[in-house]
Amino acid sequence: MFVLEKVVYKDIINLDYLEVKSGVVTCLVGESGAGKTTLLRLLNRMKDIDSGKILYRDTPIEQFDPIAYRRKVTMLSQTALIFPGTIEHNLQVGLELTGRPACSLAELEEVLEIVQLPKALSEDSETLSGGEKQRVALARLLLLQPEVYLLDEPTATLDEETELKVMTRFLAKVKEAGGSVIMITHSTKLVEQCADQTIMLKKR
Ligand SMILES: Nc1ncnc2c1ncn2[C@@H]1O[C@H](COP(=O)(O)OP(=O)(O)OP(=O)(O)O)[C@@H](O)[C@H]1O
Repeated sequence: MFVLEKVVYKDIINLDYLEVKSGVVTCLVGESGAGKTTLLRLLNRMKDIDSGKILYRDTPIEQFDPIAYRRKVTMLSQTALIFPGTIEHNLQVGLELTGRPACSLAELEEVLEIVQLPKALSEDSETLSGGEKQRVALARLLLLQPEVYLLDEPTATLDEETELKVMTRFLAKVKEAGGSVIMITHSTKLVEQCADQTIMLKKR
């Protein structure tokens, strides 16, 4: 799916060759400061490489229209972006901003159930805890159905047991729909249970 050849970005990333497979869960691991977030940003074209090549499905990523590309290859950052208003609004807003039709209440309830957030759609999002906000952001992303989910420590604020439950359901749903996931995590258990492929980045 992604092929990276001789990719250099500042003195942070220097990869000779890397291939990331389609339709699977790839965990990106490595010590703090190793460049994991930077690599996701390069894959998402939030930053451009200094030299080398990044191919997505055999096409150099700079050849895609950036907005269309980010709809296919979507990144969820470490801090959940929450808009003022209800959970329902926060779930629908992604679809609205990308010009897509709204989902039914039943579909919204289904995604909340997948991320294990037993809250009413009418509840105010701003009163949610950090971990609950992260789950709202994950549920919103699920509704957008990108081809590739780039997740930067999506459940880092959850306790280990909840993290495993949420991610097992979430990843199963993504795979069922044919999506691919590249996920940064510091949880060894999550890697053991969910990774089909693991990439270890080392500090330079
Ligand atoms: N735009 C930038 N310019 C210069 N240095 C940067 C830039 N962005 C990140 N860095 C540096 O690059 C290194 C890698 O940062 P990055 O956030 O990618 O690491 P990480 O592996 O995701 O770390 P963590 O696990 O702590 O989130 C860090 O030393 C950081 O300070």
